[in-house]
Amino acid sequence: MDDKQQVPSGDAGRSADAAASGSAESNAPGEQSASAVHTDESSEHLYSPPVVVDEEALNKPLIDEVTPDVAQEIGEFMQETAEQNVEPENVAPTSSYIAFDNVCKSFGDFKVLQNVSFCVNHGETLCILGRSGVGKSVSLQMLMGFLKPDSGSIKVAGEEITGFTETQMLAIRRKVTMVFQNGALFDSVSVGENVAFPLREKGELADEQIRQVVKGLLEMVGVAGMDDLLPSDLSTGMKRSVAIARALAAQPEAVLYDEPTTMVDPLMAHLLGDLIERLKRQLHLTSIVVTHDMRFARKLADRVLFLHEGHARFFGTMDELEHSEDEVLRDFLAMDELLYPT
Ligand SMILES: Nc1ncnc2c1ncn2[C@@H]1O[C@H](COP(=O)(O)OP(=O)(O)OP(=O)(O)O)[C@@H](O)[C@H]1O
Repeated sequence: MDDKQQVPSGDAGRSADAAASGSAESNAPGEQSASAVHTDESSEHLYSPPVVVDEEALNKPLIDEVTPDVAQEIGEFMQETAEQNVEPENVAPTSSYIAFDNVCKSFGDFKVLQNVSFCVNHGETLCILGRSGVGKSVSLQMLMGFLKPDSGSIKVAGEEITGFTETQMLAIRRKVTMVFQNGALFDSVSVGENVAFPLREKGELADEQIRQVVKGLLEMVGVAGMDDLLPSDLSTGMKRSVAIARALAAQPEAVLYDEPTTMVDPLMAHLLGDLIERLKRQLHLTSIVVTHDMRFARKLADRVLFLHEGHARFFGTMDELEHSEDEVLRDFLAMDELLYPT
């Protein structure tokens, strides 16, 4: 097994940070082609369809999407978020923002995760892949402190959270927010009030400022003018966009996305992918994206974690994944190609 491509699940002596430095050839965040539009057409890739990257669209400031009446307020708000988040190039390469180190989790006799290690650097996007039931969502829930590991260490926002109390976790959840599959919106209040919730909780802005920030956020994520609707009036994709707006209202350092493209049409999936990438680039957000969608992962991932039968079968770049000789990975990629031919 190529040590650089795969983090052996039983590799108890190897820390996630060491795993990070072991993958030093990974794409550094933001280290992508400067060309306006490029396609990755490397003929060596086993199952790699061309990934169209429209650099111009991805670098277009999100603030360009908002109407002039709210541009100043939301502009300052977004600027604050960007400045609070450390730019990836100013962080030591081995300093991870999120890390699992030999994490184990069982439910009864069922070992969901066994000695799983991985890490996510500041400003990086990690995509977690794997078949159904391998512990992808459980991993996110442990990062948020909703579930505790049986053993091992978990670092979030640079802090060891394993022994954290609920009160300590609340402080972590102000920095790291999660976008749930169903949006997890409050059903009984309007879309606008859902997005306003973190702003009201913080208590730093006046009502008119909150109104403007909410309007601006909804315009940026592509659901302009839906402030007064109820969540039940929205499609699944729209709910996810609103959930992203609500996450941004908390001015996070990191966002964890659980299956953002499940049950949305390809166009919506494309828009959500662009949005996640633009947020990463423009707000220096650290991100984890749990997905079944290989195209989505190809578009977003700086690094990939592949979970299989309780183990971290692979941790490395998408390029390394696609060149892997591991039969399990090759089967997964072949199955994806069969189900979603390019
Ligand atoms: N709170 C819980 N109590 C008991 N079992 C649980 C709990 N949460 C998750 N599980 C089990 O852990 C396993 C992993 O669940 P998880 O939701 O992480 O899967 P997943 O990889 O996200 O899969 P999917 O892609 O289908 O959502 C599943 O068998 C699930 O039933």
